[in-house]
Amino acid sequence: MSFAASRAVLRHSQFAVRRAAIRNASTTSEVAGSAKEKASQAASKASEGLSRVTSSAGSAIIKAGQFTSSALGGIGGRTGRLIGFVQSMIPPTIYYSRVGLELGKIIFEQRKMSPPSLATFQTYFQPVLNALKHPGNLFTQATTTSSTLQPTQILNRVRNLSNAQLASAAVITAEVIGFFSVGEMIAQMDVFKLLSRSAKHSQAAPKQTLPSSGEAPNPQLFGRSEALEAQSNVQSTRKRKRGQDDSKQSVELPPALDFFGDSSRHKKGKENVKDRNLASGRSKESREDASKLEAKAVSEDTSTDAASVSYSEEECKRVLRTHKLKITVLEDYKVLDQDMAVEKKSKKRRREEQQLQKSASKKTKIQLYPQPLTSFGQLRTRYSISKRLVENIESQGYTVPTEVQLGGLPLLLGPYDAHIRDYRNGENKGPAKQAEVQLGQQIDLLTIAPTGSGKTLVFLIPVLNACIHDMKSTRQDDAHSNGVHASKVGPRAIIIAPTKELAAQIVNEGRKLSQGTGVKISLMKRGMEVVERLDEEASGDGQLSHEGDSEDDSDSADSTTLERSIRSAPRKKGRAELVKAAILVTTPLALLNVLKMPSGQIAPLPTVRYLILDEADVLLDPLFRTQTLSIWNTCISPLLRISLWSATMGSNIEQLALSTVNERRRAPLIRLVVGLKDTAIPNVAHKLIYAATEQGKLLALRQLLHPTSTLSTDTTPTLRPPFLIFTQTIPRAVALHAELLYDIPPEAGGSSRIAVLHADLPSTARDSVMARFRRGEVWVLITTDLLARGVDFRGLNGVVNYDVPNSAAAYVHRVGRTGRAGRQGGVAVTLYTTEDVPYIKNVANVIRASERLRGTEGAGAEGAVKDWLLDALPTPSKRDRQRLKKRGVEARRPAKEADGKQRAKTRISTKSGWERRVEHNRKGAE
Ligand SMILES: Nc1ncnc2c1ncn2[C@@H]1O[C@H](COP(=O)(O)OP(=O)(O)OP(=O)(O)O)[C@@H](O)[C@H]1O
Repeated sequence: MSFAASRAVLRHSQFAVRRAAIRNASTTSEVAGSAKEKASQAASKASEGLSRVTSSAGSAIIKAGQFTSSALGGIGGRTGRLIGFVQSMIPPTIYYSRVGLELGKIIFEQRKMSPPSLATFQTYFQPVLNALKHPGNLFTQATTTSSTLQPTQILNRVRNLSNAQLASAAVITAEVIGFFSVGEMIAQMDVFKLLSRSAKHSQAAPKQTLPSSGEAPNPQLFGRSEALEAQSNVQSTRKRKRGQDDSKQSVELPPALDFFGDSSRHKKGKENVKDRNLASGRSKESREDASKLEAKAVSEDTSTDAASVSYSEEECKRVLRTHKLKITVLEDYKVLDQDMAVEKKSKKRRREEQQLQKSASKKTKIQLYPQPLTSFGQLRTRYSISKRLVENIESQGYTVPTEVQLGGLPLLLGPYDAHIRDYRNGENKGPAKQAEVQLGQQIDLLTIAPTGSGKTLVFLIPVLNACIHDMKSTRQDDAHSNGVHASKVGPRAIIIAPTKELAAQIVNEGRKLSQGTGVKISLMKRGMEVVERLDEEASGDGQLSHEGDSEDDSDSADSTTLERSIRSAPRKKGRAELVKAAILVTTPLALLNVLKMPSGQIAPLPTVRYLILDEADVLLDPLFRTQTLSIWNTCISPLLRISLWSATMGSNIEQLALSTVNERRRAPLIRLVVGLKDTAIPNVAHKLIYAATEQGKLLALRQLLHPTSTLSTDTTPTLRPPFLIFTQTIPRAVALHAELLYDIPPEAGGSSRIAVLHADLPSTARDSVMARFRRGEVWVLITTDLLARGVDFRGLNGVVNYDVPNSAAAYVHRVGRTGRAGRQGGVAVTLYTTEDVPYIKNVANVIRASERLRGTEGAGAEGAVKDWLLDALPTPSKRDRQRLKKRGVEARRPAKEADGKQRAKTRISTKSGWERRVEHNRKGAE
């Protein structure tokens, strides 16, 4: 009796659990992979088999049990009791195995519990089915024939239940409730996710992630396609310890680079760190222990790294080429004594010599093959970087160095052994000329690397490390001298960026890396004092700037003398406190404003040893050129090292940098190029859309905002928020913002989801919009080229060029706001009208080059620029390009500068703001 009832209730509960499972299905996003499928098949087969056994054999077993029971009923004593016990255990055994099986099915078949077969269903529910078919019978039965269905009879039967029967009913009820609870718990726990952790993700149900957001499994852009090719080389090339015989060791690339090899050792190290973190995170009070453990893990990790290994020239070359790195010494450089001799020569003579050098440098190309940095652990073991700094790098989640980090950090952190090959007139003359070059910290560097490739880290790490060392040695000096901290006399490093937003971002990154090191990094703000000035100087004498020049020109003498004279100088009352930061990040104008003395001269910066120009091509462009060069010249320390960084660099800017460096003639200028120069990153999908008119552009943008309204057969990914919209001018950004304000439905946040950011906004408003966009509160941000460079929004899914960019470089930078650190899936849409046709070929060429890198080139299904389009577009002349760069598309210039006809074209909308508001309010009222 109890067994039959259990089964019936169990069948009911199957439906209930299944419903619960469906309800909770949304909580389980991950599905099991092939391993789980196999397990599921096995489980369902076993289940089917056992189901059959239990359902068909169940009744037989019971009958047999009853028969055996009556047959054996007469047996008494111990044997009889044993038989009785076994007999009583049969139904619960069948019942519990059934429960276990159903649970197994829930787990392994992802809650797809099979409903009972029709036959089984009929067995249990036939009376109910009959009653439903013929409800009249039920009534007749109840009132006339069947006495058992009469309420009084049912009540009597319940009253007459024995204690044992009541107990067994209670047990069954409890079991059923328990079974429900287990089902619910499984649904809530997301057991499948736990079980499928080690399994591959199912191909059938790909995980939906927003493009360009989330984790970047590998921040590198290049090298993966060549990995297979390199694999064959791995067999033949070898990793070599210094002084070791080449022929004895087979090559084993470090795990970070070894995309195709066994990286279990490295992974294990990382997992150790993670596990320890997890363990340590369990108790709050053990946080301190956790950091100690982590530090230990990092040091363990670095100690097991291939950090002490040096690679042969061939291996260095292979790694650098695989990652598309090219390092060139831009000219032959001279030692300091010769420099000084040059300086004494007349200006004319010097110019002639420079001309000669320029033509000679064209013919001479010296290629460098430094030891690549294949893991961040090598920073410590190979370059003795501050331990805390390395820990901070790792705690930011950086594990694999990007290409620019792989090549740039060794150049800046040396000294190291570089393999140099001398190519004269492009010919390889004989065997490689190997030389031990003590570079590192002794070079000036010009780096051209793709957007989002992590250049910030490359210039911050060496500078931070130098400041940490400086600080340590100054502390030791102070202990013996007058106790004045070096950073109090002026900054050690200055980083210049073209916009306040980028400068603030660099400070933010720097602060994360410098945590716990004691090095201060500050953003230049109005009212700050950067250098201590003497009273006479403040009154306009400008003595100090000449003092530096008149000093003996030996390397360290003048800067230290200057520092000493500044320290002892009387400080004028009422002046702002000196900036205490060792690293100062600024825009050119902000710094110059502070440095300008009443006489109009610029105060010198004798303490600055590192000058970093981020987005150097724009800083040396006519707009900022004078300001940037003034700051460069005011850094008078002979120890000054300069580095220039950008994703794009015209040859004229490169030449300007070279000649400015040459004037100082202290160190060789080395150029590091990653990938193809001036090309957009390959992991962004481009769309070039002809919209004919301004109205057409607005329509097209609205279709992008509401992609469901389009019946597109386009295979490229659709644009999804958050994204940036670029316009040519501030008034157009403001107008477009007003136009789109009501385009996002109120249910989705309405006008609060869309914002505008431009240079005319007050500083606090700019900061607030940036913060809201970074937090994800703003989905669509309309802006000008203010945000085109350097700014890093990790989860940005797309970029819309509402107005075409004014140069190919501007396109590269704008679209580079998405797809950062190797993330895939960003979309870049460019809308163009008939006015843009004369200039659009520049953009089309960049798209074509980027697609070539990506492998979706040409008239094929996915290429954004078809061959016929490229052929049809006119090539803009040099003059046109220059005019475009300077003024943008004429038709879109502010209305006051344009004539009456153009005026209509400059407007984004044909309706006034007032009309739009009325329309919106009316819609709201409906
Ligand atoms: N090794 C790394 N691993 C993972 N992410 C990294 C790594 N290095 C840098 N990043 C991340 O990559 C992103 C882009 O870095 P960064 O802003 O320095 O790029 P960039 O080369 O300066 O770009 P742009 O040319 O646009 O200024 C940042 O979010 C940074 O945190």
